[in-house]
Amino acid sequence: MTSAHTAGPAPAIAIRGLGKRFGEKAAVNGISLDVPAGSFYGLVGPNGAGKTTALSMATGMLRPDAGQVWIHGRDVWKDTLGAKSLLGVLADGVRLFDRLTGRQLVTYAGLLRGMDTATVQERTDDLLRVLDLEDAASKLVVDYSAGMTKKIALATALIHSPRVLVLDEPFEAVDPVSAANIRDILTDYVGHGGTVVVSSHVMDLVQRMCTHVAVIAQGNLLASGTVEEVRAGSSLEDRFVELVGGRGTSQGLSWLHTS
Ligand SMILES: Nc1ncnc2c1ncn2[C@@H]1O[C@H](COP(=O)(O)OP(=O)(O)OP(=O)(O)O)[C@@H](O)[C@H]1O
Repeated sequence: MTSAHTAGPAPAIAIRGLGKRFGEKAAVNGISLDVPAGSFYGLVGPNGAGKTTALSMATGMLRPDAGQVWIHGRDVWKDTLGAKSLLGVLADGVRLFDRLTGRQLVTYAGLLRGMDTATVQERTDDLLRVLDLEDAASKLVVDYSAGMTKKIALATALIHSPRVLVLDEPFEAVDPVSAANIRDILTDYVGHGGTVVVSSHVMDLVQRMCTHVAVIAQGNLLASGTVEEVRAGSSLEDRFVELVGGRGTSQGLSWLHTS
């Protein structure tokens, strides 16, 4: 590994100088970040901040213009298979094989990871149960609701018991009971040595659930560290608004007043 880490255990994810432009737009502007092994890391930022772009590059789905990423010391773009073998990814907006049933999709994900059929079957049953998808197991994924689709995609990220989970907005569109179940699964996973990165817009959730947080806006890293360090005595939401700005722009829509 040629990142800044030469001593001690490698971070679960090490990001150095990561950058991506889309035409004139710098979506991610030279971000460097360490995600410690065993941490529950929240990634927050306004719409269009570059979260999805950064996570896509960190997980080997989008080639960066600049920078490097290592997963437990394996270079994502030089040892892509090695790095990806350690990862479970819930990507935002990526098409699933939605002409499969939920059960088929999760089974397919497990078999693709080289797991034996009996283990895949056992884990698929477990995942369908805890994610409350048993009744929908034989339905085509194309006919799933948004929340059900999110949950079945999460199941495909978990089936091979990866060392690192990268989840882009895992709670979006998910009902409160399922969200609580997913939180329990992830907390238990971290408690037993896994590392989780989640992007989320729900500050309260990140504050309660995560050990660490990074705030990005306009492709730049504004703050990172433990949740306590970043919120610095405020709520994470207040600190986010302070860092990112943008409050008050909704004033001036007097035409929206109906009385
Ligand atoms: N394929 C693309 N082509 C052109 N521009 C893109 C592309 N993907 C992202 N962008 C732009 O890059 C910027 C960052 O987008 P990104 O999706 O990474 O933000 P985000 O933080 O995930 O936003 P959100 O919270 O709304 O999901 C935005 O300005 C977006 O319009």
